[in-house]
Amino acid sequence: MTQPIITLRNVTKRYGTHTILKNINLTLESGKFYTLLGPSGCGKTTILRAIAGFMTISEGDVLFAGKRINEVPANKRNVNTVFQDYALFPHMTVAENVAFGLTLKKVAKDEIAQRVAKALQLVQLADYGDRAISALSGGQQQRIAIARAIVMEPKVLLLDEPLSALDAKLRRQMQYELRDLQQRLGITFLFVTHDQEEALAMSDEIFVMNQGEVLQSGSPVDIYDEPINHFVADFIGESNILPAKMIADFQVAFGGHQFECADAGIPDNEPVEVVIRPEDLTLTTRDQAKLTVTIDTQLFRGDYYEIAATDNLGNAWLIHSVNPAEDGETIGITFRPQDLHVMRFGEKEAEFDARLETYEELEGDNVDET
Ligand SMILES: Nc1ncnc2c1ncn2[C@@H]1O[C@H](COP(=O)(O)OP(=O)(O)OP(=O)(O)O)[C@@H](O)[C@H]1O
Repeated sequence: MTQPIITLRNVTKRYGTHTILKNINLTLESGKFYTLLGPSGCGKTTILRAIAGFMTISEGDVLFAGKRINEVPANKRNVNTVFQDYALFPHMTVAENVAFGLTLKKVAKDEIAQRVAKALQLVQLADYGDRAISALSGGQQQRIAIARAIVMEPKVLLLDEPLSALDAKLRRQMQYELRDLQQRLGITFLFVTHDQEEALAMSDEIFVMNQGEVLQSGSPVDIYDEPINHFVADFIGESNILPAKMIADFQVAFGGHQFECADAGIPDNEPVEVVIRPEDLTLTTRDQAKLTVTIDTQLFRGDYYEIAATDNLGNAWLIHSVNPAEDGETIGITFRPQDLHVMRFGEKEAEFDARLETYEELEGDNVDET
C-alpha cells in the first residue's frame, strides 16, 4: 500500500471535561474522495480542524505523508479548507478573493494571474474574475470558495458542509461537479456532511461517526449493505431492524420463525439484530410468504409505494413496492437470504472483534478438553 497522505493516530480532543473526539484512527490515501458522515455535534468539524491545524489535539498524532505534524502551523500544512459559510471577502472582486492566499505568500504577479485564471476555469467561472462577490449567486459563491482553496494546490482539500446553503437542485448539480473536480485534480478530498444520500453518492470511502467516535468505515456499498450496528443501519438509508437470535452459521430466528441468512461470523445463540432494506422486501401471496403483515398506510412516492405494515408480533415494517396494497389487508412478504443482514450488538468493530476472539479462544479450549 502506498503511504497514506493523512493519518490520525489515537486522536482525542477534550474541552474541559467533555471528550469531543475519542481515540480516532483513520487514514486517507492520495487522490480519493472521503466523507465524514454523522449527526450534528458528533465531531466532524473538529476532525477537520485537527487536520487543518486550527486547534491543538489533547492526545494522539496527526501525520502528513507519514510525518508527524502536530506542531506544524496551519499555513504550513499543504491542506486547505472550504468553509460552510464560504468566508469570502465581500469588498474584493472574485479574482482578488481567489488570489488572496497567493498574495499573502508573495507569489509573483504573473504566476498569480495564471493560477487564478486556471482555478476559475476549473470551477467553470472563467469570465467572472472582475465581478463583485455580491453579484454572484449562492452556487457561484460556493464555487469561488472552492477556487480560492484549490488555487493553493493543496494535497488535501477539507470541505465542511460546503453544499448546505444551496437549494436541493443546485446541491445535486454541485455534487456532480465536486466529484468531477476531485477526479480531475487527483487530490484527496475530505468532505463533511450529515446528509447520508450525499455521502453515498459522492464518496470512495465513508467514515460514519457518532458522539466523537468513528463507528464504521468503508465504501458506500459496504456501509449500505453491511451496516455494522443499529446506529449505522438507522442513519444510512431506511431500514427494518428487528431483534433476532443466531441459530447456526446461516440461520437466524426472528418474528417467531427461522430464516436462512448470509454468513455473519457470529457464534450460535448470540442475540443479534437483523436489517432488511425496504426495497429488498417483496409483497407476495400468503402461501409464498416468509412472513405475513397487515398493511397500515401507504404513500405514493412517484416510482414506488412506501408501505407501513405490522406483523403479528407487533413489529413495524416498511416496504417499498412498485404495486400498491390495500389498507388493512393481510399480505405476505418475502426476501432473499442475501438481503437479510445480521448485526452484532455493540458499538464498534474493535469490540466485536475482541468478543469474537474471546469466543474463538473458548471454542479452542473446548476442543482441547475433548
Ligand atoms: N471550542 C469549543 N469549546 C467547547 N466545545 C466545543 C468547541 N468546539 C466544538 N465543541 C463541541 O464539540 C462537539 C463537536 O463539534 P463539531 O463542530 O465537531 O461537530 P459537527 O459534527 O461538525 O457538527 P455540525 O454538523 O453541527 O457542524 C459539539 O458538541 C460542540 O459543541
